[in-house]
Amino acid sequence: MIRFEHVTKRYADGTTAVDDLTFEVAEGELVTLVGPSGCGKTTTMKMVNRLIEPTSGRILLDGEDVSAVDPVRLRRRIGYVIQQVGLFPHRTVLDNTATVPHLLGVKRAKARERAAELLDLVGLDPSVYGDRYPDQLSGGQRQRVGVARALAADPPVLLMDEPFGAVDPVVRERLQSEFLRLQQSVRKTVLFVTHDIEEAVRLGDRIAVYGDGRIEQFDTPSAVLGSPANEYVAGFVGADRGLKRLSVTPIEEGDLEQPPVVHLDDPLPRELDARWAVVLDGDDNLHGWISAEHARVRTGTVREHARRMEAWLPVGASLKQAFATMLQHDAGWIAVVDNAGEGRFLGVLTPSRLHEALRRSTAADARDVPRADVELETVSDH
Ligand SMILES: Nc1ncnc2c1ncn2[C@@H]1O[C@H](COP(=O)(O)OP(=O)(O)OP(=O)(O)O)[C@@H](O)[C@H]1O
Repeated sequence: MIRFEHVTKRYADGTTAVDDLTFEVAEGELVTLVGPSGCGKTTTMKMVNRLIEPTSGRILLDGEDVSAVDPVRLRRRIGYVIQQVGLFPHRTVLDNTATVPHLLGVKRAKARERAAELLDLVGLDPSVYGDRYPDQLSGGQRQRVGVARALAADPPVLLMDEPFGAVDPVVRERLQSEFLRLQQSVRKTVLFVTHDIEEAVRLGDRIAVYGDGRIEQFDTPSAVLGSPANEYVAGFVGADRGLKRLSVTPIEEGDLEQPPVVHLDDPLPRELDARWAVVLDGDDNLHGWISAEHARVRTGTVREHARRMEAWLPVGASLKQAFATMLQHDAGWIAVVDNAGEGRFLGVLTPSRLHEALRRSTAADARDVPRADVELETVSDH
């Protein structure tokens, strides 16, 4: 979808911002460009929508050389979100979002209707926020309007330059989750610039790790963490890359243990093979848990003695979420449910299974790294 072919950008003062860059972003893929300040990320991005022209090489968008496309026409196909969102201060949130489609000739009423849908999509209720002005919003809300506005013309490509850079870490994490959810439904081709490796790892289908004007490694988050291509990348992703890996490794069904299970209307079990059992309702959905000791000495049905299960997650959630959930609820294990429907119980994740899952993920990517090193790194890091 976006293809860089031997692209170099040398500024008038002789600075080489980008040096012989070749890479490709597939349709519907989210690629994060990550690296320290001044390494050429923004320059790379701005060459796609021709805010900056390359010195040599070419950039193809859907097979078409962008240098041959009229910049105005080009930018209609490319949404652009930047850190200082640049909303029009004297226009309402709804009008800000509707501006681009309106400029493109969509009737005003239709553009506003579409804008309201988009605000909803980014988590802003249009009936609450639509009539506000930008200075009546929080930083995080303004960023959401920025995203909604970039999506308004339904461009196939989105360029995002540190879009969540100006908000505090908590809001930032929430915006990232929302954006990931949004991206699952809109599937845009996205180039996303950040200097934050955590953000790059969390959002990217693939990551381009920049050194000075060059890409040092271009691969999946998991591979970059598991097999850094060189010392520079290893240093950039950090000594805690084993920990970071937690956030990119999903819980899979194969990671789960099957504990004893009882149903709500069963009589209390006298003997259990474990210190506790998981309690399910009639549809095999997760209800709670019961301790073996408790069950042995009481009478009645499971329903009367079951405790609510707070520590649970859907399958596919990250190992980091699993670890955080264990800590939050001081739980020795967490229940894992189907991520569709009512939450059919699938099994439990214990700390040792979590560790195994982490090792599985590490081993899968440890193509060029001696296994002993990888294991040491993983074990010592968590
Ligand atoms: N107009 C310009 N003229 C000269 N040099 C420039 C110009 N714009 C950027 N540069 C230089 O090009 C290099 C790359 O800049 P760029 O903005 O692409 O980096 P970046 O990775 O996006 O950095 P940051 O994370 O700080 O935004 C830097 O050394 C910068 O000083």
